[in-house]
Amino acid sequence: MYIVHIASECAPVIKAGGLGDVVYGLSRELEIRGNCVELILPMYDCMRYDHIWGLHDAYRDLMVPWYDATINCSVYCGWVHGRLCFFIKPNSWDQFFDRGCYYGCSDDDLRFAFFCKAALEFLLKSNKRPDILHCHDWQTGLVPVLLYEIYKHHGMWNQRVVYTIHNFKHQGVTGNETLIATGLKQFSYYYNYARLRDNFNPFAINMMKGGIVYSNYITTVSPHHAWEARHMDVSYGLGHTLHLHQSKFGGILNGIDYGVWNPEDDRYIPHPFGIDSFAEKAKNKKALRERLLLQDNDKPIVCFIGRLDEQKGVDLVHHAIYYSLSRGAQFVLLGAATEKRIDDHFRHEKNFLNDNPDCHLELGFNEELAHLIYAGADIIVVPSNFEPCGLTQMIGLRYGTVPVVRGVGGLVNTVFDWDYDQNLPPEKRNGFVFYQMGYDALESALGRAINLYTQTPQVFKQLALQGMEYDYSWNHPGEQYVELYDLIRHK
Ligand SMILES: Nc1ncnc2c1ncn2[C@@H]1O[C@H](COP(=O)(O)OP(=O)(O)O[C@H]2O[C@H](CO)[C@@H](O)[C@H](O)[C@H]2O)[C@@H](O)[C@H]1O
Repeated sequence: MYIVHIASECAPVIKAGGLGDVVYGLSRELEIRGNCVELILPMYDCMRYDHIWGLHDAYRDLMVPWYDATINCSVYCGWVHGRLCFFIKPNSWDQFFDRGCYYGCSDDDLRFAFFCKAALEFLLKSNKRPDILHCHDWQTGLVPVLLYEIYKHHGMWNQRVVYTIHNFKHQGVTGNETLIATGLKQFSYYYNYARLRDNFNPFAINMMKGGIVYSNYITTVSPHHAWEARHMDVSYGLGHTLHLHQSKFGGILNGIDYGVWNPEDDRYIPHPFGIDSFAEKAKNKKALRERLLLQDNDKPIVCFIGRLDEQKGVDLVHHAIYYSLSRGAQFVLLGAATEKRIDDHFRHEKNFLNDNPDCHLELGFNEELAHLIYAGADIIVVPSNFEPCGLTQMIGLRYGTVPVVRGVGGLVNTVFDWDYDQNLPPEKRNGFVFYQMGYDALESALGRAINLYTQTPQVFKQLALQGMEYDYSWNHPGEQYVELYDLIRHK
């Protein structure tokens, strides 16, 4: 099969969070399974060019219709750790992708609407006719809309679209400008509730809703989140749309790339280790302490790695720091805030805790340090408000770092409570789960983890090893995606 992913991120060249990991990891798995896979990405000025090999121009003077004129684009091509990527660079005064950031601009809706249009125009003009277009999140929601309403009539009638939603919170709610700019000019048609009209605001259109309505199949990133999205309020108003399109909606659990996340062969950790050489993990713990100037002692290290965003339960993250310290554990946090208010809060905490020999807060994005923390910590806390899948608990499991999670979304599908899971025998359990949003609930689960570490270290080690036995690679999800592609191709 010939599959093209169209996305706003691909790790490690463009990574703001888990979306980048998934686009890279799934593409790699699909290729291993014998498919021809290509990626179309924006050419941001701030991406990690050091992760691209053989960058060269692949298509000059791609004229992309935009409003009543065209924007000249160059398309560059290069390999990101083996994946063939096409990067779209518009040469216009808008400088859509030369902003020193991936997201967070006031015209993000137009930036990514343009990207959708340019990606399709590139496929059309370069005579690429993939069997499957796989789009991700709101940034590429307009791809199936434009394909069906415009590009189908130019000869792209045979392409099928899978649309994966990684996060319902950001939907690309926009207005007339986006329709006019992309050539979707019949307002009354697109503002119809059955098409793009936002479910809350009748005067706005919603790019993610467009992705849902027009795609051949929609997935979200875990079975439990697919259920939540339809039955609870975590789909931010799109529940009814998902209900209408339920026959083409399902959840496929993400994997993690076992080539990237492999404690036996990870270039960012000083001491490789595996199930049979678990003792080496302690050396990474020591290295982590040296790197972050933490005291070397008998305490467990509890960590948090993730975007500091309401989604991640920042108040519980904050509480976890002080609770861990009060229970005789150390705490390491690595996170970049998504809002100034949250950033200010954690900067204040960082200053306050600066001299504490048992705590380190690292504010910012640091891929290399993340690997060392996964390898060196004993416990990883993931107290999310909602979590479509969650990768950090799966990476933690791979590195023998026991997860303590809130039982929502994909966390329910991946972490099974050591004391209370009713469905699995003790030797299959791998972490600690709490359900309520209050501090007590977090404390009870984190407290059980810390107790197990300090009171029965051999049992804690056994639990860590059980977690390492789990297979959360892309192997199984890759198979499910291939089956899905086959299904929609032959419908
Ligand atoms: N400051 C930092 N420095 C270095 N690395 C950092 C970092 N902050 C985060 N990371 C890394 O980014 C990834 C984050 O994974 P998450 O599952 O938390 O994704 P996120 O919530 O962004 O994405 C959404 O998409 C993913 C993928 O579908 C879903 O799993 C998730 O539930 C959904 O919210 C991990 O690889 C983590 O190590």
